[in-house]
Amino acid sequence: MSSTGKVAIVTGAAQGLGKAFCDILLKNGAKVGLVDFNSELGQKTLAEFEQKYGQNRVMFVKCDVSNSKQLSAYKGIQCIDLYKQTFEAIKHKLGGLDIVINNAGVGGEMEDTWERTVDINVKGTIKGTMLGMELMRKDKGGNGGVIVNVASMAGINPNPCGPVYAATKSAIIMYSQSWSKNPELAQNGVRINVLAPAFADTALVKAMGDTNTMHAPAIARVIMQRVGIMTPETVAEALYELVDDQNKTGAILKIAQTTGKEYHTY
Ligand SMILES: NC(=O)C1=CN([C@@H]2O[C@H](COP(=O)(O)OP(=O)(O)OC[C@H]3O[C@@H](n4cnc5c(N)ncnc54)[C@H](O)[C@@H]3O)[C@@H](O)[C@H]2O)C=CC1
Ligand SMILES: CCCCCC(=O)/C=C/[C@H]1[C@H](O)CC(=O)[C@@H]1CCCCCCC(=O)O
Repeated sequence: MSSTGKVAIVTGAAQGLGKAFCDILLKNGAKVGLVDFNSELGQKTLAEFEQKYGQNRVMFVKCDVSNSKQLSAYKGIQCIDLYKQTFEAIKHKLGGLDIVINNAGVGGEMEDTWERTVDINVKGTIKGTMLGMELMRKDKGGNGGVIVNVASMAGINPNPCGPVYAATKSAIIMYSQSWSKNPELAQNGVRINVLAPAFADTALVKAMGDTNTMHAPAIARVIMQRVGIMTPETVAEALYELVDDQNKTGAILKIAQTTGKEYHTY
């Protein structure tokens, strides 16, 4: 089915899986708001998509999903919610909101990096889900829609290389599953699903040898040899299945190079 005329927001859209998710949504006719804290890369990716799909179907907003409340000097010092403003601005400019992909995520396990991992992966995804529900629920003036939260296979299988990373991805899975069991959400036309990929060829995986990112990278390399490495495009096809299939809510879709796609059940 096509997503012609639908409006999507993708966080962490400047590169890697997020960029591939934007591409498949644009290819299927959606308008896409790219969100990323890397402004330079975000603008570059925006230019690529404008060239490929035209100027009116895509926009970029710089936003750090882990830091929604920021001080603004506008009209005196006050706290503004930049994350909320970002979603609202995209909905306003692109003319609606139907699809939210909470994809922004990082690795980082050490004393000086683990809290950032929790802030971005957990708080960023929870807040993105809340904003998606707020702007898409029919009882709040929306038209319904779908949220896909990007976890990882490392949120299902114990992860000796990254206990913090694994915990954040498990949290994403259970947060999303919990909402999917609340009838209020379905009654208001919102579906919520989880994508749990194994390794894909992106900057995140290239940074895995960095000792600040994970423990025992040698173990990860062994696991990687066993499960293989996917292209971002392969992962994007799985993502699109969760977006497109109107019957899918509460689904957890695992995908790995060697084993392919499999729906996970508890
Ligand atoms: N690459 C892989 O093997 C796998 C990745 N994942 C997950 O997929 C998601 C995307 O990962 P990759 O594309 O591999 O990573 P990546 O590092 O290639 O891209 C992540 C993007 O998110 C952006 N970002 C990071 N923190 C942000 C923040 N606080 N606010 C806004 N933007 C932010 C970065 O600037 C970057 O553009 C992550 O949630 C990751 O945990 C899950 C399983 C496998
Ligand atoms: C098969 C698991 C694929 C995980 C892909 C992924 O999300 C990689 C992320 C790494 C991040 O940079 C920090 C980490 O700790 C992650 C590596 C996880 C590898 C162990 C997976 C456990 C298993 O499935 O047996």
